[in-house]
Amino acid sequence: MKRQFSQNNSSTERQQLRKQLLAARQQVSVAERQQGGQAIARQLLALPEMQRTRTVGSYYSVRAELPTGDINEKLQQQGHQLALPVLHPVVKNHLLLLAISDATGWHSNAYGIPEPQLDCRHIVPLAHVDILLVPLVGFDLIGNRLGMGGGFYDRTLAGWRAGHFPQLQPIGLALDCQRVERLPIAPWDVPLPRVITPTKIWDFRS
Ligand SMILES: Nc1nc2c(c(=O)[nH]1)N(C=O)[C@@H](CNc1ccc(C(=O)N[C@@H](CCC(=O)O)C(=O)O)cc1)CN2
Ligand SMILES: Nc1ncnc2c1ncn2[C@@H]1O[C@H](COP(=O)(O)OP(=O)(O)OP(=O)(O)O)[C@@H](O)[C@H]1O
Repeated sequence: MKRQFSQNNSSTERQQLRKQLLAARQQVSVAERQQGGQAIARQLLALPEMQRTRTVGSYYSVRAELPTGDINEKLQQQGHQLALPVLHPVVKNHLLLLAISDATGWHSNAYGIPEPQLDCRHIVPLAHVDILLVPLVGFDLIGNRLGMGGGFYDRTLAGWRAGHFPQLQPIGLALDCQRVERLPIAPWDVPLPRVITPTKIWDFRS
């Protein structure tokens, strides 16, 4: 009972924090968010491991999220294969990553987020992804991450945490206002090794 109580407490705290952080992100002007996306693109593309990166899992930003348009465009221009998330049609709260190209058909998912038309031939297994860019609502000083609450990325990253995809490097993308000192964490939360914000690359390894 005690365990249940403390988990509920933490879940309420996470919900409140999510609300506050979403509101903080909305206060940032469109121009500042756009510049933030460009600043992150510069830092990401300058990472030494980009030289040996073929496939990048990214996401299609919506609403007040850190804009990924510039990042995704530049990654493609530099010859990286981009893969974007699709809500799994059968397994609830799971994601598939689909390789995109000029021929990709698009539609909006249940959350109003554009996603590539599901075509099994284009599914990219995590074992083939070099860098996974992860959206987030908040992150803390040791790399814990707060997402939209669906557990999509926690499930996606569970196999990585278990050591199944040693080549995969997850990188969170965020505005600086999404950083907090400490997030309440749950057992399934997968801390990120790195987060890039417009001003800095936060490296939580070592
Ligand atoms: N751009 C982007 N794509 C993404 C994510 C994301 O955070 N950002 N995801 C990250 O996981 C996955 C989708 N997960 C999501 C989970 C909840 C909501 C959301 O807006 N929830 C609303 C309720 C919407 C509704 O139920 O109609 C909310 O919680 O208020 C959005 C995406 C995969 N694709
Ligand atoms: N690896 C997992 N296996 C089973 N259930 C999980 C797993 N990860 C998360 N969940 C479930 O998903 C729900 C949402 O988790 P949480 O609030 O941590 O999401 P989030 O990290 O904010 O969202 P997201 O990862 O989609 O950005 C939780 O109720 C949890 O039970």
